[in-house]
Amino acid sequence: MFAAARNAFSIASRTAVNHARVSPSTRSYNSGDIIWIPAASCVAAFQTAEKSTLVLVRHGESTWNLENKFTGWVDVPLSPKGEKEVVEAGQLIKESGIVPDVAFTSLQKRAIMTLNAVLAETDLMWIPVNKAWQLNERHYGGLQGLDKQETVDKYGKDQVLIWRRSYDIPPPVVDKSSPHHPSNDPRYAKFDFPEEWTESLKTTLERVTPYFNENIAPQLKEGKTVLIAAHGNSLRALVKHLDNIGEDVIAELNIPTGTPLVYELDDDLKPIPQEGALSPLTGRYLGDQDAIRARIEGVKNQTK
Ligand SMILES: O=C(O)[C@@H](CO)OP(=O)(O)O
Repeated sequence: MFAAARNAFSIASRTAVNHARVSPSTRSYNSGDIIWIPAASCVAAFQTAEKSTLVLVRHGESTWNLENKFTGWVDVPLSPKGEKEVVEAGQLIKESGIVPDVAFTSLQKRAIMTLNAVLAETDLMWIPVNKAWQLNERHYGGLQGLDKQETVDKYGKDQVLIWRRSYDIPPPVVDKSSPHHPSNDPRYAKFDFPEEWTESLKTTLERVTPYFNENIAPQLKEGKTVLIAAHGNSLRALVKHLDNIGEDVIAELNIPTGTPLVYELDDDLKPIPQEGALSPLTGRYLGDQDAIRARIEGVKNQTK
């Protein structure tokens, strides 16, 4: 697609340059068998096709973020504060002038509520929305429903940090006798999950990335602006992939609730570093940067 756009640009711009020599630059007109296109239009078309925009939004604060419980695939709603955060996220996207063409979210209501609020604020409730379990939060296995601080008190800070932020060490599993196993939830009836289920960031990445490559990347390559409303750990997996972040570095990365993160991607879907990006990310957060840093610290400090 980009190659086709580039060819079109090159033909159109050569045509425009040829005509510019003989034509007033202020008007378009038919000249024999070709239509003269002002050079500025060609440049604009070229720039649009050369890159695409991807907006990531972690859901706003959920009721279990507020209660400080391991959540994973438990389908809790936004808290009142979270509902406010996601309205603000929508306003920030609107003010930025970014207009998503298509949206993606998980099968979990905290992300769906976030997406709905953003689409309402941007007056884009009509755009196509795709929901996929592959964008769900990381399944927290046997930790789901436990209080994070009580878990620290019982197992120690280091062990809980390993469960929360190590790349490839998963929390304890749940089996099919547990209400937390996806086979006991009708929304996953079409899918097969192993008898024993839990996820590390690594295994989360192994379902987020193929979904991204198969369903989202083609739309970005067409030059579409894509909005994804998802979760702390499914988005950590996605930015690890996009920014090629190392396993040790990703352990330190926390994604703030309800804060748009904007990537500009080149035609190979490599991020174009944005001014004001917070390392190791190359995308930029929209909004008050001090407030965003405070939100990031808040996520980190859920287990002190
Ligand atoms: O509980 C969870 O599902 C996640 C996100 O809220 O928590 P953590 O940041 O500890 O991975």
